[in-house]
Amino acid sequence: MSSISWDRDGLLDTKPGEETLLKHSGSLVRLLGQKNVKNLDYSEFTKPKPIGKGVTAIVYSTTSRRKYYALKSLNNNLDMDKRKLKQLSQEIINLNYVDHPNVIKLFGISREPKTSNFMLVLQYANNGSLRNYLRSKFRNGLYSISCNELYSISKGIINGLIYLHGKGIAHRNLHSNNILINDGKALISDFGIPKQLNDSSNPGAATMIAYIDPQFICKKKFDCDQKSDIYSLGVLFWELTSGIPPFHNLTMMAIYLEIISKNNRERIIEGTPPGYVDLYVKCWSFESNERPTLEIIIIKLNELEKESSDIMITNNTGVTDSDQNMNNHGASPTRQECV
Ligand SMILES: Nc1ncnc2c1ncn2[C@@H]1O[C@H](COP(=O)(O)OP(=O)(O)OP(=O)(O)O)[C@@H](O)[C@H]1O
Repeated sequence: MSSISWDRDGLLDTKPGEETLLKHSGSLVRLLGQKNVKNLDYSEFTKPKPIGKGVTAIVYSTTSRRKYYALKSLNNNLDMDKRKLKQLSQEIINLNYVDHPNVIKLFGISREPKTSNFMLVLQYANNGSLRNYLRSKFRNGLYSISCNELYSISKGIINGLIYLHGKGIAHRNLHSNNILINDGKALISDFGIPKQLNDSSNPGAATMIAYIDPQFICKKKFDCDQKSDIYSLGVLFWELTSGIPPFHNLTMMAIYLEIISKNNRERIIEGTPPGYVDLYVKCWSFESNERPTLEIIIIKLNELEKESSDIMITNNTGVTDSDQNMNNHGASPTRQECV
């Protein structure tokens, strides 16, 4: 993988107060060009339609030569000191280099001429984020998913992660808005683009803490690693059986108390095959060495697929359709002590 030698590649020096993405997007485009990231002509795309909003970006769908694309327009005001700029460049170079059916594809970058907005040109996922996809499965307050689909999405995420980990890339920020669904298949996206997880302007930020390795929250010098991805995976597996984000109606502080102070996890959804529960409970262990490897998880999933793929899992934790639409899911689920 091509890496950046900062002095040789020479990005502009930044002055305090001027450290925004907008100031640097020109030099970023030049640098990425030197690293074989394609610079695509914005006029080739049809009028973009907004489809999603995250902490750092607005995402649009567009077409070019009858093919769909997603344009991820990074916020011009993103704070970009030299360190963050280097991190962002390296992540885009990483994204350009990966190629796997369960990892989002980067086709290149572009800049909107009027606003100079810096954009990533990405594979378009026609079912949107996993979170929205699961939400669309609710009918009259009842969520249901077949084990066949449960295992298929789980295996898609695992296969993407095995590939990324094999390349030495830990995702570090896995949650249901960073898994996209295309034709029902899981695509891992958004690995490593710098985030402000504690950004209170993002309404979804509070629940994101529920996916983060508790070791990262408890230990000062702990950096999230591949084992941290396994923790997030456990939470995602639970979410696939419930249809709702973990601790969805609690504040960030209340989630912190549940997970860190009490070592609690979400309640198990009745009717989930015990082998699948066993798997995700091990994944979300506090101790990282108690979490299974991806290879073990895939073996277990293959076994489960043989014995229980025709079962349906349902969940009606008092969630109404209007709660779903507001992304605010009503009744508080009961919780179980983590063993
Ligand atoms: N390639 C894509 N195809 C279809 N929809 C997408 C795509 N990329 C992102 N989206 C939609 O846009 C939303 C926001 O995108 P994304 O998560 O990448 O932004 P972000 O600023 O990096 O967010 P966050 O920091 O909250 O993870 C996603 O949750 C999803 O609904």
